[in-house]
Amino acid sequence: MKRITSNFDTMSTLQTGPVSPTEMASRLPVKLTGLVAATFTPLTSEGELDLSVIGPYVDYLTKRQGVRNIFVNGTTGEGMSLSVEERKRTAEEWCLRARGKMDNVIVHVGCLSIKDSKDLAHHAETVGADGIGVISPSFFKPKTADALRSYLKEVASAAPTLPFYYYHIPALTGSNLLASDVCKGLGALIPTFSGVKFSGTDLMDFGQCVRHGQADQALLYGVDEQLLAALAFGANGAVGSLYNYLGSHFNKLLMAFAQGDLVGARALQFSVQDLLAFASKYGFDVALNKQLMSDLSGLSLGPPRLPLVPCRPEMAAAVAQKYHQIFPEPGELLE
Ligand SMILES: CC(=O)N[C@H](C=O)[C@@H](O)[C@H](O)[C@H](O)CO
Ligand SMILES: CC(=O)C(=O)O
Repeated sequence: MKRITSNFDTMSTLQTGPVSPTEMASRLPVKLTGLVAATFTPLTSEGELDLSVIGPYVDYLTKRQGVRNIFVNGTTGEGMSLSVEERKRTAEEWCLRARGKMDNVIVHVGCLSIKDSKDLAHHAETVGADGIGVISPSFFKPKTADALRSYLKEVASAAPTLPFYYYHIPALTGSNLLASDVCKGLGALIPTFSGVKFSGTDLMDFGQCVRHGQADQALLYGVDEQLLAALAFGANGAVGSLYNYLGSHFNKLLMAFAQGDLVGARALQFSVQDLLAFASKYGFDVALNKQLMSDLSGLSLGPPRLPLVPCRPEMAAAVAQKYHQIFPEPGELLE
């Protein structure tokens, strides 16, 4: 398999020619760029944590997918369905197993109780995470951007040394606040504010986050099937579930975009869309996605947890078959 060294950093070099990642780092101190896989949480068939899968999972992502960043205990990881204690144990194991292998482990610490979130944020700091992400509370929803900013500030203050990412996922939190409003002035309020993980389809709102964000902030897009559009708007990274098994192909998409090959980038993005359009007919959700990842990677990730219900195995098998049909060859790996 061909190895490439470029990543999102090359995108800013379209006019200036190749620049090494180290040089880029000194110019644009964005800590988190490139692909970030939102990991599934491995469970036993009885529904308990199966931490033994985490080491092999890290190796699968780095060696087979060329993915060197992870976002754990988020939507894909069913973080909101795990107990605080379970979230601590998984976060700790991911940090331990990723050490020396991954560039960034971002731990999602959003909860309904701010005390739990602060507890998890502090814990993430003590176990050596590289950053924390937080969603808006979804039961009592903050009514104003100000209220949400106050909440985020207090959670971030529990991990004063860790980069803080606001995780915008309106379809699941039910929040109707624009991410660009929430992020306005967040840097002044939260010294560790490092960027936004934008899992929404409102590209104008995303564009406004880019337009009014600081140069050193990560603009991470989270709707994998339309990443190319966000790249055009200035995304410098991507967090999503599809990078678990399509990382190497998305690396190719990033390369194509960086080289100005929009036709090539579009072909890859449309292939991903074809797979998702097929999977949608089976009701693609985290449960099906998790089974699909088990099938494609050979890792035993186990069932989802209630209220999610396991998908019928033949559904995931049909999607896996379609995956192999659309992507018969592996994509590109980063060094
Ligand atoms: C709702 C959800 O899970 N969103 C993920 C990230 O935020 C995405 O990575 C999607 O899983 C992916 O784009 C497929 O729709
Ligand atoms: C997909 C994503 O970003 C998450 O699992 O939180």
